[in-house]
Amino acid sequence: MPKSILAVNAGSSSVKITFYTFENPPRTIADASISGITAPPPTLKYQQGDKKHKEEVKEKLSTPQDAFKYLLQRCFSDPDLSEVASVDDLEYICHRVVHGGDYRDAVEINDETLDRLKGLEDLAPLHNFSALEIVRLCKVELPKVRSITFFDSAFHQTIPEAVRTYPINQEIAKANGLRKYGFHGISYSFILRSVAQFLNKPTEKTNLVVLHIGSGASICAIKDGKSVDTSMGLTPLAGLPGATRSGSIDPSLVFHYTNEAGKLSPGSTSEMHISTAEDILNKQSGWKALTGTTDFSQIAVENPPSKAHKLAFDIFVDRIQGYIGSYYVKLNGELDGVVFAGGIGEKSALLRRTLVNKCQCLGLAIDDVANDKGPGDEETVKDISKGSSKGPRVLVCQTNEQFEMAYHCACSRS
Ligand SMILES: Nc1ncnc2c1ncn2[C@@H]1O[C@H](COP(=O)(O)OP(=O)(O)O)[C@@H](O)[C@H]1O
Ligand SMILES: CC(=O)OP(=O)(O)O
Ligand SMILES: [Mg+2]
Repeated sequence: MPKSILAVNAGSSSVKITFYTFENPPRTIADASISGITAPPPTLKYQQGDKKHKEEVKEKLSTPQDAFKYLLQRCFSDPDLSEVASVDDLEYICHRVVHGGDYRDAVEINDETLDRLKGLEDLAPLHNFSALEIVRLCKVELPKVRSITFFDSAFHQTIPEAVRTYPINQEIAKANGLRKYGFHGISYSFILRSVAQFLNKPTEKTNLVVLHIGSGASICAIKDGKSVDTSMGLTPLAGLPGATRSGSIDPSLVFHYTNEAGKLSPGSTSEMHISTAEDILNKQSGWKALTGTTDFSQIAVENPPSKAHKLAFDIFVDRIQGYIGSYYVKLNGELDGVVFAGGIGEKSALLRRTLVNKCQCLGLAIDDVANDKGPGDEETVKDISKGSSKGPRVLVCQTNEQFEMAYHCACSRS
């Protein structure tokens, strides 16, 4: 039987895995995810062809590694999933790693690369730790399968020096790798290719402002197919707020918040040294701090249940509007489209309408019917611009980080 590719997308609260055929382009065999690891009980979603299934998981899965092991076992033991019945059916495992430091491309895991990636853990302990734990687990438990790591930051290596440099002592900045890296790049790469194809333009002539807004949210300015700016920075904390993240704040706020801020957080472990300030701004802020929920679908509603919900919505709109204005100017007004993606961007018609209406001065206009309907299951890109609009297109793209990794793996290795 032909071998397959397994793509793994491990986040702090969810793990998504997808099996693909090892061909160009890859075809999806099955898709499974566990969400709610940090807010138990975890939920399993499973899809194979038309067969869809959702259930609460009874077992205790307290880490992304536990969730990954559980998912793998579930898939291998499914009698209907004969294409991937055991580890022998796998050729490659593709792992999404958020922080790739100076890496420009994906890398195959061996002792040397794993050691280099270990060095990056300190730069992004909250984001890289879980993914690398899964990489290490695969190396031990599935030693015959080759692991490739794909980095969120790689897409942004084209950001110009003046944009990526923080105005601090440059010797210290260089010695410690302190610069803007940017994230969600695997998703931006998928969106750029899909949207360019949809617009019938070569990627290298495509200019876009793309919003990847899910529980982590960022925005990217793409000029001639290259990232020229993005809202996240040294870590995924900078820029837009998210489910539990503050986004950009005055850095001095940290010193006034609590005098414990500089100490190690209670959540810190021997492998993962995080300060109380990092913990608070990454895990105890954003929608959760404002409203008590991390679920934006409870916030983006016509009649919000509280003033706090309305405020959270307005803050998000305000911050995104600021970036759209800034990136429109950076792209000299020459953009083909504004693209909404990520869980919120793909599903919240209210957020899209509110934002586009606030950006009318840039020529953006929305078709309310198309916007309310959103993209169909099989529709990767949908145009929701008003038919008469002469301005940049307003588009929704159903992004797919797992596919992007499998696609590049199959293109370069088959
Ligand atoms: N209909 C909706 N309206 C607004 N937000 C939604 C809707 N459906 C899902 N979301 C939000 O999308 C977010 C998850 O996005 P996703 O990109 O899948 O997450 P992650 O960042 O974990 O990969 C959650 O905050 C969820 O509440
Ligand atoms: C980089 C990042 O914030 O990722 P996620 O949105 O998956 O949390
Ligand atoms: Mg995500």
